Amino acid sequence: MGKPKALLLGIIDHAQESWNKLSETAELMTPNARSREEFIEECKSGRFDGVVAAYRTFASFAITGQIDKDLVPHFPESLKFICNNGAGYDQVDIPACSSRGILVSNVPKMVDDATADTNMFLILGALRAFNVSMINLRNGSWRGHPPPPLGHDPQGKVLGILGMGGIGRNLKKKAEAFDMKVIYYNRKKLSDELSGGAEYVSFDELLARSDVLSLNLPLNPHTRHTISTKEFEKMKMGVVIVNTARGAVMDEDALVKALDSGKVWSAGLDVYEEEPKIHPGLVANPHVCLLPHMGTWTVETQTKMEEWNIGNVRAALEKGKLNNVVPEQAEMV
Ligand SMILES: O=CC(=O)O
Repeated sequence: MGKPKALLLGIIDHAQESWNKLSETAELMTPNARSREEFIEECKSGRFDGVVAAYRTFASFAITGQIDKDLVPHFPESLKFICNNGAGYDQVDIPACSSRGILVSNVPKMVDDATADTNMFLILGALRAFNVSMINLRNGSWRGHPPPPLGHDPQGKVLGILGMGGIGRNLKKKAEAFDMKVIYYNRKKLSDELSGGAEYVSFDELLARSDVLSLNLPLNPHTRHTISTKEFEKMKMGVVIVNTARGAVMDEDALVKALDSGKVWSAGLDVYEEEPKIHPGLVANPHVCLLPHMGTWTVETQTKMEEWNIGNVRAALEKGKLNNVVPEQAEMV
């Protein structure tokens, strides 16, 4: 029998050496396909037969599209592990994988600092409305005419964290260094040790009390449009919204309307419903700080993420298991 195969969907930028080293135990392959149709044809051709584990990146979506119930049946019978290089795995339909006995890992923890840093940058940028002045300055008009609005200090403001996972908890610590008061809502109340003493409140209370609302929950079929018109109505006038999670946890159309009405004073966004498209109402609003999904975009974090994901491919090939699986599959291991 030949070596097992590992399939690379996407590109490894920093941990190439670790990936290449896997060739001692596995045959490493990449798809020739450049579209979902071609990828399905390639699956059908049998070229991937013998692939045990796939390493996938966010960007490989451009080739495979969503790893969903239409695609999963085309995978070779041999495929048992999908290693997703990212904390968020909304591009992978977990029930579809589970029903085929495919285990999925993600990259938790390593993303927390860089994403929470980005989150903090957006909180400060949005509170201070810095984007307005950054635009004026680059347009050669110093502070602009009329001058930019006065911003708001983070000190003493209530930061509501929706989703108190690794990133939410990391953000809590960082926000407290800016003297923000942190409250949170999570499906489950955390132990005091995990929450660091942040106050646990109901979802409605979070909406009603937050001066800044930070979205740190994963995107899945249950969390789509968690924040929409009805939720904006429950918020304070002049609230600031920050999202580094996934665009679709918030209804972008409703956000634009809430910004236009003044209900939302400003927003800081790293993620969008239909990346790389951005709602024109967001682009047009200088109060909105926009980043092109850069939460983990640092050399150090990208390297750690790739190494973790390769570690999972290695564990799959050598031990027939993953070092971590997504929470939905915890019962399967
Ligand atoms: O968006 C980045 C990630 O999910 O890690």
